[in-house]
Amino acid sequence: MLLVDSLTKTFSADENEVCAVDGLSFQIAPGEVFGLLGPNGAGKTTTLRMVLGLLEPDSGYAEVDGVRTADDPIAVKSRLGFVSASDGVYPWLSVREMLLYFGDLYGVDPDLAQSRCEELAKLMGIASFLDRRAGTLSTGQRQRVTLVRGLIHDPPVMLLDEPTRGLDVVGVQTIFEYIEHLRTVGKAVVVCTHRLDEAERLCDRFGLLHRGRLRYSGTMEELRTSTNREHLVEMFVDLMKES
Ligand SMILES: Nc1ncnc2c1ncn2[C@@H]1O[C@H](COP(=O)(O)OP(=O)(O)OP(=O)(O)O)[C@@H](O)[C@H]1O
Repeated sequence: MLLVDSLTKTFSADENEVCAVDGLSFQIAPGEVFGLLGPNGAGKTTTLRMVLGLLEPDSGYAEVDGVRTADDPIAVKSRLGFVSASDGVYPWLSVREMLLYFGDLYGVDPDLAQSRCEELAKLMGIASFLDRRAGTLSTGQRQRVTLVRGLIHDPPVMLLDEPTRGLDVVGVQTIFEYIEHLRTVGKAVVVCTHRLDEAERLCDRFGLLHRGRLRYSGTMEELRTSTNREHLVEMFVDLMKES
């Protein structure tokens, strides 16, 4: 489970202060897919960076599977899987070598990493190129490899940052199936995306961020009731008109 409680972060830039995340709280249960959504500059990346322990909050905390990021950032990293549109691969390693290398970084027993690698490779359709150099893969193949890499240490919580950016319809479908798999195996999942149509289909619950504050949260039905709007796009347009 992921718990975010009163997270706050202010940046100073050019003598101005920007409150990027302002008292943000939410929680995500195992098997639940939560869409953390917001226009450019809303505070999504800053939130993910604080959850991951890459950025220290001014106040508040994130707790991943019972461990607070500030108390034990290493233990938290081993409980988190992170998949981002800008993920790269190590071009000179084979896919298998890279996956096992990441397993090792996360402290996974080598035999267990090997069996997870085989199992996830079958699931995500990368078994036929496990022994190819990662640098020779197509964009779609690389995407599948990074999805498997995010799961090699079997983390209970997954963070997906713009997972469908730059992908064709087949790539997008792969992400949908991946998220369905994550839900089935009981991961708590955060998805940040600008594709509001996709978010509506993918997520069980939503948090709508604007200027660092959580303006609405809940299921699609709950959001419709609170905003009087049918779709996320319209809710967003209303929010942005307030600026
Ligand atoms: N290191 C930094 N120094 C100063 N300001 C920052 C820094 N990082 C983020 N910000 C500011 O904090 C605010 C939130 O940024 P953040 O990157 O979290 O938004 P976002 O929701 O991820 O946006 P996008 O959808 O455009 O990626 C923005 O105003 C941004 O300019």
